[in-house]
Amino acid sequence: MRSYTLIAPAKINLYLEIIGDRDDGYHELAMILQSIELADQIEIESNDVQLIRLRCDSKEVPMDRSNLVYRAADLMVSEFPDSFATYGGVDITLHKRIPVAAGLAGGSTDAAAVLVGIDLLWKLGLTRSELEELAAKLGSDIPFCIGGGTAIATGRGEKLSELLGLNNTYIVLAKYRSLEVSTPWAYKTYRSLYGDAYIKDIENLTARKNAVHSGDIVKAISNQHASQVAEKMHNDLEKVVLPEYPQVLKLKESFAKYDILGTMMSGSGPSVFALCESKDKAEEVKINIRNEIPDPDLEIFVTKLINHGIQVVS
Ligand SMILES: C[C@](O)(CO)[C@H](O)COP(=O)(O)OP(=O)(O)OC[C@H]1O[C@@H](n2ccc(N)nc2=O)[C@H](O)[C@@H]1O
Ligand SMILES: Nc1ncnc2c1ncn2[C@@H]1O[C@H](COP(=O)(O)OP(=O)(O)OP(=O)(O)O)[C@@H](O)[C@H]1O
Repeated sequence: MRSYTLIAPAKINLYLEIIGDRDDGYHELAMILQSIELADQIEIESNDVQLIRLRCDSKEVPMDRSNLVYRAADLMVSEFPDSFATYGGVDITLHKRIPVAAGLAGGSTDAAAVLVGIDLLWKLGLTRSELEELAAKLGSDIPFCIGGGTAIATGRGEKLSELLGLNNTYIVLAKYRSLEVSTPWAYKTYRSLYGDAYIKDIENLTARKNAVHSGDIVKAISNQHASQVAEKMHNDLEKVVLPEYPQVLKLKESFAKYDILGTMMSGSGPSVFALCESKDKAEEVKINIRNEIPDPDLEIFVTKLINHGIQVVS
């Protein structure tokens, strides 16, 4: 039976601005999303038992139908029932490397890989925008994970506009294993604390939505100016996560002591990353942070900004 191996990279948020409420209960956002080399690996192959089956080497991810891998496969079955009948079921093996519930879109990128993998297995020939449309039915970060790289994301996060990202830029990424932040909690808390300040006036809302397009950080990215990018990084969700999780704030303060370009929490956290000017510098910062915080609960990675999303490697 034909099988495929796919690489599913994590993402960080270089910029996350909450612009307002939406009628669907979500928030209107202006973000800059960035793929990183840290990735899960997914093997996917047909079976002849008409079942979707999942194996995973991590105890931290749910193995029931709430796993985004199942949800993505179930979506493909319901969208393409004839192909499911023709090609049979799908066995999926997930090698989990991306920390779970970390603000790194770990589940989202797995789901994106399953959409791409089943498209290949069932010879559907879906276009990138058709895959992104399916992805948006599963979650806000998933459309970006298909093509990845560097992109401005607006709407719920599903409206994408690609950018040429920074070349040769490294980050140090740190996350306490035992700390998980719920994304719905982060948005709900932000809304209850800052909701009154949302701009309701539609003209201003449009102006603010467009602001990120001409914003300084976009210019800094186009100019390949990593230190200016670091200066302009922003994440509104820090306002709710940092006061609730003092360890995350401390981690940012620790990073700031060393020779980094800038530090920020990714997405709804609790991962924190520091942009560095070289791989050597990033390795040095990793050692410094490890010496300062010897706690084995803290995982630290050196990884690189990359210009792609899901990749089929065999
Ligand atoms: C925090 C980020 O990861 C930043 O990239 C994303 O905004 C969240 O993306 P995600 O996890 O794919 O989000 P979803 O699975 O679509 O939604 C999870 C929950 O986050 C909240 N949510 C998400 C996106 C958005 N634009 N507004 C929201 O309020 C909602 O409470 C939703 O129930
Ligand atoms: N394949 C998966 N990998 C990891 N978590 C998954 C997966 N499928 C479902 N989940 C559930 O999703 C929750 C969020 O995990 P995930 O790693 O996707 O978070 P995240 O990186 O914060 O996501 P995002 O940045 O998109 O908000 C976990 O607590 C877990 O229960």
